[in-house]
Amino acid sequence: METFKKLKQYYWPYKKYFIASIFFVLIVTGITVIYPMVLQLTIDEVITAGNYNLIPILSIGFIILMIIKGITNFAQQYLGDLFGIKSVYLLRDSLYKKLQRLSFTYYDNARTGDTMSRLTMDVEGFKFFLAAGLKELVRVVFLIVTSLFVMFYYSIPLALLTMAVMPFLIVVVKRFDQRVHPAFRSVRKSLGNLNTRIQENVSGMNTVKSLSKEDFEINRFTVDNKKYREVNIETAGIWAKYFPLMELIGNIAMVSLLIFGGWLVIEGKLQLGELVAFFSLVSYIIGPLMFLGFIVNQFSQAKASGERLLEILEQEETVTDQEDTVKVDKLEGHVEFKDVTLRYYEDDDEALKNLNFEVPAGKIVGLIGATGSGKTSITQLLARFYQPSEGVVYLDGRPTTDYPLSFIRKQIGYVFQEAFLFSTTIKDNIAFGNPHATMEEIIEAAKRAQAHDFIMEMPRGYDTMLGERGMGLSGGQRQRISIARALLIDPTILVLDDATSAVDMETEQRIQLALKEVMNDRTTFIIAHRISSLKHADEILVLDEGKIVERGTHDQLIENGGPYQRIYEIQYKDREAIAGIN
Ligand SMILES: Nc1ncnc2c1ncn2[C@@H]1O[C@H](COP(=O)(O)OP(=O)(O)OP(=O)(O)O)[C@@H](O)[C@H]1O
Repeated sequence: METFKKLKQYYWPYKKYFIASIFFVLIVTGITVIYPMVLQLTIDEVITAGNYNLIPILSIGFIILMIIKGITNFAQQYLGDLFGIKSVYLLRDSLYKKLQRLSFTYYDNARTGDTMSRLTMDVEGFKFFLAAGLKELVRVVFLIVTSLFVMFYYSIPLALLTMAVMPFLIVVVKRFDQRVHPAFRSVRKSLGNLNTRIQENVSGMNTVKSLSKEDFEINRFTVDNKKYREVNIETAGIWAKYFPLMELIGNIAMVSLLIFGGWLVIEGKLQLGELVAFFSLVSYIIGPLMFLGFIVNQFSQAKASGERLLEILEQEETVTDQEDTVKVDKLEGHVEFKDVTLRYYEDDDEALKNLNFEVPAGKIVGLIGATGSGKTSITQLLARFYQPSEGVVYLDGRPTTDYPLSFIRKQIGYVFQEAFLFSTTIKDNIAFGNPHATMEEIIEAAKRAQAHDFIMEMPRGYDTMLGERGMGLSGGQRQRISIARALLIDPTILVLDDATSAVDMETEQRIQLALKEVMNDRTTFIIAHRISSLKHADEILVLDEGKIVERGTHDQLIENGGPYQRIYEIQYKDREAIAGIN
């Protein structure tokens, strides 16, 4: 119940639909119980007593009851569905919004396929219970209670005999729930794994094929697929065992009633019509009691799904706006790191160790160092993708936490090495951060990023549709679209994280020349492995294992006798060697 209580805020706003549908359910159920009573009257008061003149009235009564039942059935069904559909809309919407707010730390561990299956299958599972299960539960309970009332009215001994069977049925239903709930959790989890496997395989198809790992992937998938099959078979087994058992108990109850009830009629203690009505009522109870298993099953599935949805909804949002953020129109671009240490996880090694540096507004900083030395980590702290474990990052003299998150993220333009493009037009991809940009502005940004020419060569130019991973474009072309996208938000701080690694030297030089003008009044961080990409920087920070080991301009560093000079010499020697070959 805890799960449903926690999720109440998503379905309770629509309680009016639920309450209305329950109202109609009660009417339908009431009519259902009246049927056997009319039957009893027909047999005992009309047929046996020979009052045939009552037949037309009874028939009309029956027809009116059926019409009312038909209309109320429609109403309860439709309103129940509305309740489920509207609640689940809100739930799905909230889940998606939550996903947008969760920090990078969550996504570092989240698996796409699993998240997808939570947002689709689990949400649907929950909906099914809200739309049908919950209402059915009320119907069944009401039906059983009212039927029992009528049964006691007809014959107390027979009603007591019927009730004697109930504890057996309840025990079976309870045991069923205990077994089927974990089984459904496993089914959901296993489906999540399967989806993750498929999604990773499709996304990483290049790697799979280039390493000829198709068979390996097939085997891995087969293992997960088998697991999914097994958990489904196990669940089906629980179902298959349960229903015949329920039916057996129900049939034993019916036969006992027939023997005992028949004897009561023979003894003249019960009328024939009452026995017939009693039998109809018992079948109304036994059916729903067995159906209770189905509802319990739905309930279990919904509970399992609800738990998985809550795992997302209750995730802590580690990076949020503090209460009193300052309102500024635009940043100037002054950056300062003061005693900044970063650990991605509490007991993890330090990715950045006690960093101190300052960048005046409008200056260009180059970051260079071995892979894993902390270059990206520095830039990710600027826009609060992660929080420093110790120390403070200042923007224009204020801690980054003083500003609203959305503000600083609009002020900082990132171009990542892995440029992600959405499956829409090139134009929309460039305008992603600034959907109000005019076509002229989009073209201008593309020109600066050296992307305009190749875009114009495409059959539909800026309206060319891209595939999920920018299909049809080379790595360098994707990077240039991504640069145009960053330029279009007119950021105060620009971060180029290995942003030109996939373009050739000549294009890079052209991009740099164009960017020079763009970078004029912006603070720019350039992360690069090629010295040629950052030698124009006002200051270059050389990183090693999370520490700044050297800093200065290119001219100072090439004579410093440190790691920068070594990198320079390696890259320079390469060029000489190549020149020698020529
Ligand atoms: N999301 C993360 N979760 C945990 N550890 C991380 C994460 N991102 C980076 N790290 C670790 O932090 C350290 C610094 O990584 P970072 O990506 O900043 O290096 P980098 O210098 O940019 O490397 P590269 O040149 O390969 O991009 C590395 O040891 C890396 O394993």
